[in-house]
Amino acid sequence: MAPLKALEAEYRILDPNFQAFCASHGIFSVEDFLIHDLYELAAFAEQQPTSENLKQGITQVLCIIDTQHQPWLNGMDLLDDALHNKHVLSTGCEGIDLLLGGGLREGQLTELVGPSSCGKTQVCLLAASNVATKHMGNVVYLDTGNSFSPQRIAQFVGHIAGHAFDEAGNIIFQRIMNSIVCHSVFDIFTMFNVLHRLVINFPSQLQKGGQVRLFIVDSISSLITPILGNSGSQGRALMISAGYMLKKLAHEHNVAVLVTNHTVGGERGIPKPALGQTWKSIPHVRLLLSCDHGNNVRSISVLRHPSMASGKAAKFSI
Ligand SMILES: Nc1ncnc2c1ncn2[C@@H]1O[C@H](COP(=O)(O)OP(=O)(O)OP(=O)(O)O)[C@@H](O)[C@H]1O
Repeated sequence: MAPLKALEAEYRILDPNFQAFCASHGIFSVEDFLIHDLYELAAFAEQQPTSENLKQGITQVLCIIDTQHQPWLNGMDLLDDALHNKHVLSTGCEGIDLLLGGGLREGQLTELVGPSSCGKTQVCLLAASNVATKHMGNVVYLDTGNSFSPQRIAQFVGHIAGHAFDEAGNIIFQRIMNSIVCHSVFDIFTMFNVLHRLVINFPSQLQKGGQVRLFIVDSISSLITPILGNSGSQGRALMISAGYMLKKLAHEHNVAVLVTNHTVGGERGIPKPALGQTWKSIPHVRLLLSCDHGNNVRSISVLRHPSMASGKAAKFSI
């Protein structure tokens, strides 16, 4: 949040006199207000010759703080929001949809965990194709490892539509393909940039040709693992910020967010999700994907879900 000095141009009442009064109490920014006893501050203001102006200044800063945080929502508001704004998007994969009670939920961050080559990218490409074809929604796809395949998307779209596209249908095919936007992103800072641009421009830019309904990061672990290294708390802080921004995007814009995460060897060689304990609590839904390389059958099970028992599993093939 801004230093008080930076707000003076917009809010005249936060003049140098007010700033000096705040500075004498160790308050230099809007953030500093949050950790101060404001009743005590108001009492000090009362004793000053310019008490009226100072009290107006305090009220002004509280108004600024009010506009920064989300409004409080009671249970009824949340239920209403869930029923009217947070729809379920089918992934195009029957097994996953059945397991999740319909598919990916808007407003939630869903994480797909699995070892290399188990099919995480295939599920992402299928979900993108299905949302663009069946739900007529836009999809933003962050590809971190050059694994996005437009040919595979085209194959899925043809399969979902149930037919090859003739000349007349070509316009529909082009609309579907155009509604999936892929960004190559190789570091977390570029992802922050994309998210920032998306959130800032959301209402005008992204709803023009249909709302963005699905946001995919394949894979989140390859963006986060390099910053964890030995950098300790700084890397973890960036990881938390990434999770926070993805969840903010999901909640405030009613988008389903799907990220992938690889596995690493855990105790007794049993694979476990990478990114560790700090990340564990960030996704709303965690799914573990595995595959038997002898055939095309994949298994998926629930590791974490807000309204479902862990361990529930299904099998599917793509
Ligand atoms: N065009 C295709 N048609 C059918 N199956 C495919 C096709 N392309 C890839 N696959 C299957 O998908 C598997 C690779 O899956 P995918 O790339 O989704 O794995 P991943 O879990 O994302 O792996 P990584 O973590 O290494 O990126 C291949 O082993 C192959 O069986």
